[in-house]
Amino acid sequence: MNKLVVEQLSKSFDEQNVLENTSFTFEQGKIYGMLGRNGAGKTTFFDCIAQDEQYQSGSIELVQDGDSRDLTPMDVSYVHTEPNLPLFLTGYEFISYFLEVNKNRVAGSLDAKYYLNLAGLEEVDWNKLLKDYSQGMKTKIQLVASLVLNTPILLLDEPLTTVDVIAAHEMKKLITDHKTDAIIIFSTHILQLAQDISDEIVLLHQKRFSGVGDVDIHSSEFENEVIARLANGVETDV
Ligand SMILES: Nc1ncnc2c1ncn2[C@@H]1O[C@H](COP(=O)(O)OP(=O)(O)OP(=O)(O)O)[C@@H](O)[C@H]1O
Repeated sequence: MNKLVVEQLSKSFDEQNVLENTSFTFEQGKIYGMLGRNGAGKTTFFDCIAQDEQYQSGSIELVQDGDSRDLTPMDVSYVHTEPNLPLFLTGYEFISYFLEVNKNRVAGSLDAKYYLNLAGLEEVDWNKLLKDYSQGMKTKIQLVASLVLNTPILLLDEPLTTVDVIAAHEMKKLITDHKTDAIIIFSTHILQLAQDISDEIVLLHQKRFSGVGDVDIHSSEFENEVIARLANGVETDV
């Protein structure tokens, strides 16, 4: 079983400390819902894992079969809030190109049509340019492209905010079906979503990670506990 081990991580922008000596261990087979107030540092943390941002101190390591190593970009799939896609390609061209470029990393021989269907995209949309896709359609195609690679770590930054209820249902299933293979961390402001698909909640507040103690994610006290902690502050790492 893989683990993502974050130790004493500190990240700042100029004078602003966003993460400060914070630690957390994420395990394969679990979906972690990350909650925090606007500007708490959730995207910054994901950017550090994906090596899109450098951090000042601490470490982020992948433990595989007991051996610890630094992450490489190949370890991480990252679904951004605002998908970064080649807008001049059609959905079909993008998935075909993506499969071709990554053919050494993709298990099986499923074709672009399979993945476009998996993304819940109607056939009429396959040959539209990505620039003409709605935000939700872009998110769906980006999620499917991320799942294709079967990376040990999957990051989802506010993944379901722009998709319709049916697509959200389908995407939740795609994410949960994938959880045995990966360490999945997603950020959200939607408590219901966090309760629906998370195995564990991670709060990012006052520059540090914490859990929600013994509170059952699915209990009626959960919402009050999260609000109390994010409003008042938490003191310890987990
Ligand atoms: N490139 C940057 N340069 C300077 N400051 C930045 C940069 N990126 C993020 N920040 C700052 O770091 C802090 C954390 O931002 P971040 O986007 O990580 O928060 P977030 O938890 O994802 O917020 P939200 O929930 O609103 O999306 C904010 O104060 C933000 O202004």
